[in-house]
Amino acid sequence: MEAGGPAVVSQWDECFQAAVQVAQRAGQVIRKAFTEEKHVSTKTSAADLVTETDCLVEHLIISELRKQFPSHRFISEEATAAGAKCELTSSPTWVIDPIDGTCNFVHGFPNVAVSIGFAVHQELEFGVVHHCMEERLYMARRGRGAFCNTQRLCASRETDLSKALILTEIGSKRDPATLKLLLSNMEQLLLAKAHGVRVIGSSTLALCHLAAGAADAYYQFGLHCWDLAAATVIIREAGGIVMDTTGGPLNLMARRVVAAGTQKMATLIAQALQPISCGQDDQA
Ligand SMILES: Nc1ncnc2c1ncn2[C@@H]1O[C@H](CO)[C@@H](O)[C@H]1OP(=O)(O)O
Ligand SMILES: [Mg+2]
Ligand SMILES: [Mg+2]
Repeated sequence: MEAGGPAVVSQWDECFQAAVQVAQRAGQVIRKAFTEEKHVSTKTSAADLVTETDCLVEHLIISELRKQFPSHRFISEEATAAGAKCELTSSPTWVIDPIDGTCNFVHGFPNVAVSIGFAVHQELEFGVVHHCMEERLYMARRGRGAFCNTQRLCASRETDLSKALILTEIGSKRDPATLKLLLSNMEQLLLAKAHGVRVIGSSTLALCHLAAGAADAYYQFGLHCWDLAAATVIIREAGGIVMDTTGGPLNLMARRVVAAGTQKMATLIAQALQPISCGQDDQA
C-alpha cells in the first residue's frame, strides 16, 4: 500500500471524467462552428432558436456517454424539443444543454457554454460547464469543492441588496403579460438600489459567474432543468444557495430559480419577485 493509504475514488469519478472530456470535445465543435454560417430554426417562439450545431453537439455528447454508460438515462434540450419525455427518476441521469446561449451563438456573441449535470436518486452529483469561447471549464463534484480550471471558486458573502450585482435572463417568451412581469421584477430590484442587473444570454454561464463571486445573485423564471443542473452543483460547492423563487427547496423541474452567495441575499431577492408562471419540465 502507498504511504497515506489508497486514493479515495468516488463511485461517479469515471462519469465525471467522461463529462469533462466530452464537454471539451463539444467545445471544439462549437468554437469551429461559431465563425461559420449557421442554419437557424425556431421552436416555441420567434426568439426560441435552434441551430444544426445544437443538435450535432447533443448527439455527440449523448452517443459518447451512452457508449460508456449504457444503463444511464438522459434528459437533454433538443431531444425534449423533439418530444422525448423529461423525467428525473432515481436512476443515474445525465442532464444536458448542448449549447446554452444559442441566441448568442447565432449572433456571434461569445457567451456560449456546454452544460452537463449528473443526478442519482434525484440528487445532483456533479456538474461540468464549458465556456467554449474562453476555454474555461467550471466543474464541481458534490462534497469536493467547485473549480474554474484549477482555481477554486468561492461565492460572494454579500447580504445587502443595495450593494448587489444581480444576474437574470429574459428568456424567449414575448407575450405582453410575461414581459410586464419580467420588467416589473427588474424594476423592483433597481428600486431597491441594487448596483446593477445584467443579462448575458446564457443562464448557465451567469450561474457560474455567481459561483465565482463575480455577481451576488441570480434569478429566472422559464429556464429549464438542463440550464440549471450542472451550475447548481457548482454554486453549492462554491458555498452559495440555489432555491425555489417561493423560498422553498429547489425543484429542478419547476422552471424557476433564485441563487445567491448567501441565504439572506437569496431570500431578499425571492421576496422582491412576482412569479411568472411557466409550467413544469416534467409535465410538458
Ligand atoms: N423559455 C425560456 N425562458 C427563459 N429562459 C430560457 C428559455 N428557454 C431557454 N432559456 C435560457 O435562457 C437563456 C437566454 O434567455 C439561455 O440560457 C437559454 O438557454 P438556451 O440558449 O439553451 O436556449
Ligand atoms: Mg439553455
Ligand atoms: Mg441550449
